[in-house]
Amino acid sequence: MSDELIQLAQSHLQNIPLQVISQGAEAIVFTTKTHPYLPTSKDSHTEYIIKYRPPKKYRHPQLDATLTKHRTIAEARLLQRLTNIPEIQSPGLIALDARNGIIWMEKVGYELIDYDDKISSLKNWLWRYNDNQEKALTEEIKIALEKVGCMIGKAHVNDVIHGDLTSSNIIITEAQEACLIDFGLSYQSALPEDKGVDLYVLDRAILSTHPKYAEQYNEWLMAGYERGYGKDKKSLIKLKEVLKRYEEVRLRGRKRSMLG
Ligand SMILES: Nc1ncnc2c1ncn2[C@@H]1O[C@H](COP(=O)(O)OP(=O)(O)OP(=O)(O)O)[C@@H](O)[C@H]1O
Repeated sequence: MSDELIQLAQSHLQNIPLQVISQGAEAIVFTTKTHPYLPTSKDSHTEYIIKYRPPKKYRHPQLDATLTKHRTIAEARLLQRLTNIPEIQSPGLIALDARNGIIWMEKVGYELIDYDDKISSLKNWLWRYNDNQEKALTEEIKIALEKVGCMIGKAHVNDVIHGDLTSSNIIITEAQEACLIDFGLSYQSALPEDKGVDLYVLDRAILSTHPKYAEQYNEWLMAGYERGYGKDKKSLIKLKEVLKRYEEVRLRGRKRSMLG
């Protein structure tokens, strides 16, 4: 099945060498050294990401084509919008083929040489130290998590809801800055409830992926988040409203899990 989908992607991207790096429910993600418009120098190490949403056979073909096109455009539009908000790091949009569900973007992050050359997602970056409490709770980790939280705060100030805040969708760059990826479920909203739910998704993701240190990690993330909101009176009022909603969502979640 996946070979078939890779061939389909290749048919839309002829003569472009593709290497699969991930296959999720929604998309196949490739790396390539080829830029759609610029010449490729033989010794260039620059890589790009191609995210391909293949047709879903379980959907009506016409509906599927419309959904794929809309989701691809929505993600690309958001990536483009984020390039105008310097406080939120995200991959730059390079090219778009909405009809075929293809987005070409910058590759962010690096390979963790001390962790099987895996990509420097926050998940992998933190997991390197999972078995070593001393290393898992250093000042370096605290600073990085505060930066991540701060950037999410900036996204919310700009009414950008990520929609899938997991530690796999946050990349740590070589300069130890945070960068967000995967805007497939993202949308614009000024509602504190939507921001509260976004924070709750992150809280749960940290708890399930980094259970040993989740309490401390979430505390550092939230300290950064509050900083990201700014200190003026208006921002503090908005922040208070979001935090109130976040607490309410957490409480609802706790009640649900107690009721089974
Ligand atoms: N711009 C990027 N730079 C570096 N790596 C990326 C980039 N975009 C995606 N990836 C890699 O590909 C993986 C899958 O990408 P993404 O989350 O956007 O696709 P997805 O189909 O929504 O995935 P899933 O269904 O697993 O959430 C990411 O976890 C990351 O490892």
